[in-house]
Amino acid sequence: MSIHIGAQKGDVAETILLPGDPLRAKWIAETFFENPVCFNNVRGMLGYTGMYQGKRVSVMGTGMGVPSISIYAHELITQFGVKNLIRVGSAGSYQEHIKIRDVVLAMAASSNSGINTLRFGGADYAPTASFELFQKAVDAAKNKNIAIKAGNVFTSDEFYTDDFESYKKWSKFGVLCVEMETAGLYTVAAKHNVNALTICTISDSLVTGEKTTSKERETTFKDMINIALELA
Ligand SMILES: Nc1nc(Cl)c2ncn([C@@H]3O[C@H](CO)[C@@H](O)[C@H]3O)c2n1
Repeated sequence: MSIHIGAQKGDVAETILLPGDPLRAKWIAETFFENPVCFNNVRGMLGYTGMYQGKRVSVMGTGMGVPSISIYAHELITQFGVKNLIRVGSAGSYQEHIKIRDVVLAMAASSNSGINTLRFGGADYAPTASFELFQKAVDAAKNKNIAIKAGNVFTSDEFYTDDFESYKKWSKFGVLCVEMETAGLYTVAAKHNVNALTICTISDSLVTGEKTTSKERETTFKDMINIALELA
């Protein structure tokens, strides 16, 4: 039992999928796992462990933002022995060629979060994906004939920004999309020498203003989950 996860050591698999929304974790467990068992409902942050094609795997919500995912990642790694943390989430496109429903692998994460600025005394730390998980994800996507894109993503501390045009600077420097967790996840994983990867599905575009419906989010989400589960 940790402060925020009401489970026993051994209840969580070495590989865990991490959607932001706990109800998405429930949907993944019920849709893809054999014999899913719920190991956490503290604060409603549902977590499940089950079998997928003979492999033991877990899934748990993280909430939104760097502070929330950092708490869960820290406890999953240090108190439940998780070695592979795979964020599966939605993101907003910053590029014309990054379309709604595209699947994007985060090679690295830029951020406006102050956590690493404080931690590294103003020097720029570069939160980076696990090469092992990244390579496996690229291979899995190829084997499944799922198109993917990969690059730098932006982890923002805000969803409702005062300066809507601010994304254009990040876009000019090649950032593919915006979300709110990856920089935190990659930093905590690196601190504890374990593997992390973010796989995003583009749910909206700041370039075109397009948004997917919640139904579209659910169906397009499957490609991302099918790739993530191959990493177990
Ligand atoms: N800032 C921000 N902006 C856009 Cl356009 C987003 N599209 C999806 N997300 C993700 O979805 C949640 C916000 O709806 C966050 O967890 C974030 O990671 C986004 N977060």
